[in-house]
Formats: sequence, C-alpha cells, structure tokens
Amino acid sequence: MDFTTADLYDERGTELDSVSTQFRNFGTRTAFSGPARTIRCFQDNALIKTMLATPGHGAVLVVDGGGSLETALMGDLIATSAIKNDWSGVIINGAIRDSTVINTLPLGVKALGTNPAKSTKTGTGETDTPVRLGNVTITPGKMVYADVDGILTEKSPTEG
Ligand SMILES: O=C([O-])CC(=O)C(=O)O
Repeated sequence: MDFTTADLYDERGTELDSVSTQFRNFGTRTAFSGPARTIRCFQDNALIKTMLATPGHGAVLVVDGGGSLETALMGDLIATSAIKNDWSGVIINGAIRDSTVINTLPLGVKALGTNPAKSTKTGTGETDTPVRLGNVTITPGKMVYADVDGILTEKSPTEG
C-alpha cells in the first residue's frame, strides 16, 4: 500500500491518534489500512475465527486480547481465512502462532508476540465495541493505518 504512517502523521496528525504499544510485525503486507472492526476477548478466539470467516471488505480487525501472551488468538488457518474474505489486516493485543507460515501470507498482522498454545473456543467476548490499544481508543468504523513504524487511527469522539 502506498503510504507510510510517518508521512500520514505529518500530513494529518491533528486528526489522528498514534498507538504507543510496540507490536511485532508479521505477514508480507507491511503497510495496511481500512475501517476498524473490533473484538474484545481473553484467551478465547471463537469470535475472531467467526468474524474473519465473513466478508471483511478491506477492514482491519483490532483485537483487544487483554495483552495475554499465554495462548495464541490466531494461527495460519484463521489468517488464511482472513485473506480469502478480503480483510486487509489483523492487529492483536495478544499472541499469534504459526508465525513462520503467517510471515509468508499477504495479510497485515501485528501482535505482541507468539505462543504455540491454542486458545479456547467458547465465544466469550464482545464484538464491534470501542477497544483500547495502549493510550488510544479504536472505534469501529474509524480508519486504521498501520506499518512497521506503528498504528494511527482517526480520533474517537471524546466521552462525557
Ligand atoms: O484455531 C486456532 O486456534 C488458531 C490456529 O491454530 C489457526 O488459525 O491455524
């Protein structure tokens, strides 16, 4: 994709929030953008698997996994499903697995780290509600722009 987050910040910084959390980068699509969809879950990835099996229309899925590195919320099968369904990227405040394969796939992926342990699949969690990534609120429908430097999102309305 033809942008860098640094240039975008210089051009539109007043309209954008920048996430300070340091993510690792996976997948061959190192720069990706799209409207946010969101999931909040904890060591359970059924909602992620289900959402990424539906048409993404170029969206970026942002997952607040509570920062847990104990289980992987996405592996190569779910990542492949995301590509088939036209998602541009997945940002996970948590862990992934199968990173060797995911690194060969044309999907933007950011996660805190990796763990081979799988998650449960009970479906516990919430979809399409605002989530916090470090210092920033990601609101469903707001644009997200990511590359190896970081993550920018359109500012959310301030509450209260
Ligand atoms: O099913 C899972 O829990 C994650 C996984 O391994 C995959 O997506 O390949």
